[in-house]
Amino acid sequence: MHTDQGLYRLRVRGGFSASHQLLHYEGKCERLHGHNFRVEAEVEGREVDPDTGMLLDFKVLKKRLNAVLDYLDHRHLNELTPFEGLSPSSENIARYIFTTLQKSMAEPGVRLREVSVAENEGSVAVYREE
Ligand SMILES: Nc1nc2c(c(=O)[nH]1)N=C([C@H](O)[C@H](O)COP(=O)(O)OP(=O)(O)OP(=O)(O)O)CN2
Ligand SMILES: [Zn+2]
Repeated sequence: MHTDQGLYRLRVRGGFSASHQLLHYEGKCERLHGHNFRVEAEVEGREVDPDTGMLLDFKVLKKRLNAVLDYLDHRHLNELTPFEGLSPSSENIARYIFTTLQKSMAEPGVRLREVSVAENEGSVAVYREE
């Protein structure tokens, strides 16, 4: 392992298409509508494998993220158990993805830093646990 003062961050992108209705929201978004949600997940760590030069294989991280997103894809989010009684806002979606993805992070020294969810190019919610 190569350790130094530096910090490595890896970010992978994914996406899913889903419908939702915001709860306790006065406006058009309380009505049924959908988005092609764009998702990014970022991990960080200080040590790269000396042979591969990698903190974590992008492919591995993408596969794990996609496994989480598959559950949300082509669904009406309000009907899913994680959003029972909870408004499926980008913030709550980001937290759900973060906590679910975190469970699949097994490598010591590699930590999930944040997950972002974008409903469109100009609106992004980021969730992280300090
Ligand atoms: N903090 C948050 N604000 C809003 C959320 C959210 O999840 N977190 N969600 C919505 C709605 O989902 C809505 O679909 C998005 O609305 P809007 O930004 O207005 O997007 P449009 O593409 O419809 O953009 P227009 O500018 O109205 O064309 C709202 N807010
Ligand atoms: Zn919406």
